[in-house]
Amino acid sequence: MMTLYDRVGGEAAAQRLVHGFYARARLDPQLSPVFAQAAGGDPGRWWAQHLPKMVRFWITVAGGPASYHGAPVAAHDGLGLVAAHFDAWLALWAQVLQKQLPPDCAAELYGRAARMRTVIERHVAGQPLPTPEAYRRAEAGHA
Ligand code: HEM
Repeated sequence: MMTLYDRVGGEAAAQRLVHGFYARARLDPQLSPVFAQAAGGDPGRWWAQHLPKMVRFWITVAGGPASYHGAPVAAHDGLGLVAAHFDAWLALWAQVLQKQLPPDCAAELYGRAARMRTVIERHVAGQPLPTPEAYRRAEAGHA
């Protein structure tokens, strides 16, 4: 049985997706200040670490070689994220997915990000983790 990673086109496709997404996210009016703050005084160096990490994250999530080991939820603490940031993030993600991938793969990767959004958003707001129903609603929501 092929993994989602195989179906999207493996490592090269993951690189294209992540780089395409962050090229836009870095310029987005809502998201760019958050990245600028996180990147601090040396954005070149920060992005040179962040992009490969995000490629490893999405490869792992899609069922490819498990090369990401981190704390993806807690990483969003202290960034001042509110609903509008997550809306902007997911809207860009949907755009890039639709441009680069067949609809079934795009929908699956959108659903994974939408579920993560629910978890991260509740975590940064100090709310309890979502119920299984909330996951399903988030996943069914879009794409
Ligand atoms: C909605 C779904 C989202 C997903 C799936 C996601 C995923 C991730 C992952 C996997 C990491 C790496 C964590 C680590 O260091 O190991 C990360 C870090 C980060 N994310 Fe997100 N994220 C989301 C939303 C957002 C939003 C809305 C923003 C706003 C700009 C954002 C900004 C950041 C920043 C700045 C970091 C780096 C934090 C640091 O290292 O200091 N993320 N994200």
